[in-house]
Amino acid sequence: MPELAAALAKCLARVQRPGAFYATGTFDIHPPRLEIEGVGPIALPLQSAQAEQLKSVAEQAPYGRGTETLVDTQVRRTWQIDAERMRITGRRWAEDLASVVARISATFGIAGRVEAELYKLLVYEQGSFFLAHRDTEKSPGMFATLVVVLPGDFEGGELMVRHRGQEVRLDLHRDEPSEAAFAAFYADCLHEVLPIHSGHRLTLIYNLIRPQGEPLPQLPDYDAEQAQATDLLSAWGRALDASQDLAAAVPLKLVYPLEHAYTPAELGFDTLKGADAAVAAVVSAAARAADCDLFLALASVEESGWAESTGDWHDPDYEIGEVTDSNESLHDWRHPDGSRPAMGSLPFFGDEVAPPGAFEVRDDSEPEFSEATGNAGASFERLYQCAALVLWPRTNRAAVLAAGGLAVSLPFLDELVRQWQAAGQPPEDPLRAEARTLAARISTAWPTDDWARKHASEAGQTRMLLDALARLDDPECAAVFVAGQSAAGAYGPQDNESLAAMLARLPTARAADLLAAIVAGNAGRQPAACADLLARVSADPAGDPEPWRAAALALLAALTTEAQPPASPDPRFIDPRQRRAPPTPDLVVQTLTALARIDPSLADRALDHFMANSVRYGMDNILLPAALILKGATAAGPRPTAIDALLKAALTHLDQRIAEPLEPPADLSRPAKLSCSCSYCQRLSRFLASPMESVWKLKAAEAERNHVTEVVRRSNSDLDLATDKKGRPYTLVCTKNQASYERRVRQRAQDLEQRGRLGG
Ligand SMILES: O=C(O)CCC(=O)C(=O)O
Ligand SMILES: [Fe+2]
Repeated sequence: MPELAAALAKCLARVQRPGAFYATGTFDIHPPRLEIEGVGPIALPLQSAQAEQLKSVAEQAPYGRGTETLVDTQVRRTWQIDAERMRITGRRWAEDLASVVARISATFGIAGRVEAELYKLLVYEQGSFFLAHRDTEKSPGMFATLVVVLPGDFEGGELMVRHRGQEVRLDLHRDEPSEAAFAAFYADCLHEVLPIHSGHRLTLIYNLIRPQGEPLPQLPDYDAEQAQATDLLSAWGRALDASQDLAAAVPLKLVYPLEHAYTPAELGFDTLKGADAAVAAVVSAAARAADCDLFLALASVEESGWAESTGDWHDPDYEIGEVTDSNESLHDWRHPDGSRPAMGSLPFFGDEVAPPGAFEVRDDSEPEFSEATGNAGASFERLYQCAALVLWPRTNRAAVLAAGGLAVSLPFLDELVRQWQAAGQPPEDPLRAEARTLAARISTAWPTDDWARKHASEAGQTRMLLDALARLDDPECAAVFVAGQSAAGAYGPQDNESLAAMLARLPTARAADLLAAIVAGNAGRQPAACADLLARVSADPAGDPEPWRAAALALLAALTTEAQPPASPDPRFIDPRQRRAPPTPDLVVQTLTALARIDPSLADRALDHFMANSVRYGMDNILLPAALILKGATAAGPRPTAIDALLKAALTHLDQRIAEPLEPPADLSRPAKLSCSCSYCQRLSRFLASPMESVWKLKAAEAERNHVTEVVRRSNSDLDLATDKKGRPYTLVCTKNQASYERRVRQRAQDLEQRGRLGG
């Protein structure tokens, strides 16, 4: 259906003028001189004493029926004074009126001259009203009526204007005495003044007139365009519903760029200008009729690439060479109801743009060039942005959002679930059905790239999906996600809380299979996360741990195969994301805890493995800290053998070190084994071993001093170093201290403290 975008654009191109049937607004009024025959000048805001005077010279306003003019206070109850009996002057008043007329012309989309001819002054009092009617065309060239309500206090008296099923209610009362309100409507609009509850409404009525000979403006009629747009959108929806293959030639959404420029602050359906407003009105009606979602958004096209230099060095100039990267996205969403949906940015594609190629033609934004640096050539970047109408068939919303990436689809899913919950969670609700469809789409469209999967877990997106499914009470869909994605590597420790909660809702056998699949699929790279998950799932002391055996075996298998060399012959070529993170005390704690619950003999095997791999699982950095955590976490009473054995090993380790003698050095000799045997280092070594010398001075070039400094640092020798900058070359001054003895003292204090915690 490649012709859809073109056909819709062709249809909308005929919509050139806003189809507004009324215009309204306020303006700062510069008080005119308003004189009424028999009363004199009228002060504004209108006071009730003057209103009474006006009434005394006014007549009951009649209304027109066919060719007749009737007075009937059941149809129209208000006082009127003809234009011939009043004068309204003042230089600023003419300006005020002219600017009001200009605003109305803009809203109606009328080019050329429009005149406002004063027709009547109306005085409404409490109980006044005017039933629905159409104004008769009182003079040639008249096409609309302008109502100006002058400053004064009143309540009620709203003006209702109707046109073909649309209706507005305009309250033209202003609290601010320096402001006046106006409204204009085409002569064939039905309108009505609602009853006044209190006060007086002083109103000027003008005829809006086109000068002789000029064509009469008419309310544009886009019925044909609207009908055609509705047909196109409906056919689109049917085509999408019918097509199995979503990658087929049917676009998932349409993006129709607007004409005027809008900042994010200006963007909104009710602030669109000129033809944009007209098009939006037609599309809104068509989208409603064809059951499409419609939004306003900002469309950005970012392009970058290499540039060609066309200038010389003192007058550099560039031209775009080739676009190598481009990124098209929709953002800053606005809904027709005025709300701003919290959707992230949604990518869009060439086949979704109406008319096709619209962005290429309009791409007149200035590129920014960067000159060549080092071995990189000159490059350019440019950003083009415009407002656009964006629509898609409602039945296809899930597909559109899911294709837009997790940052768009997950907040939307969350919002659907929230709305469903707010509606009292009816089980058979369309909101729930839609949320489930969307969740299923999201789960099949989950990122496949390693980096994106990791990011999804870290950013809590996996959790968001699982939690939405939990709230929807849809563990089955969650299970499908886990089997297809989590078990295939879209997994991280941040997912565990939600995964454990989700597994708890499933029948045990199914939960056991899923857990085993997650662990088998991930323990190679993320054993600590898998151990933590296994520990969470097996935590219930009342539960039967037997079902988790397969998962436990998978974890054990992954841990005990880790000594194998990596598949790639050269470790530099292993993708860092494929590498296993170095072990942590927590890995040991969770592994032993979980395995011991499931089968103590499995925990024994894990411990044997840890103890046999002292390079990976060092006593001081991994096993002892793990023992301390386990000791703190387990209550008194019989302990699983593996944990008991670990605690014992840790104790033995501490006891052995505590038994070592701990005395300050008896003389000035210090450990003197160095990693280098150059002549400087030999001298240094002799100095260290000497029981008599406390200071050694090395006057030597910087390179030599640096070398000795580095050797001292690496051997952790008991020396304070300083540089004496007197004379050249400088002198490195090495002074013996008791640092290693002090380290052992601190170690002893810590050993004793930890031994206390581990108990006897
Ligand atoms: O007072 C108004 O707002 C409208 C009056 C009106 O409809 C009329 O005079 O025909
Ligand atoms: Fe009227």
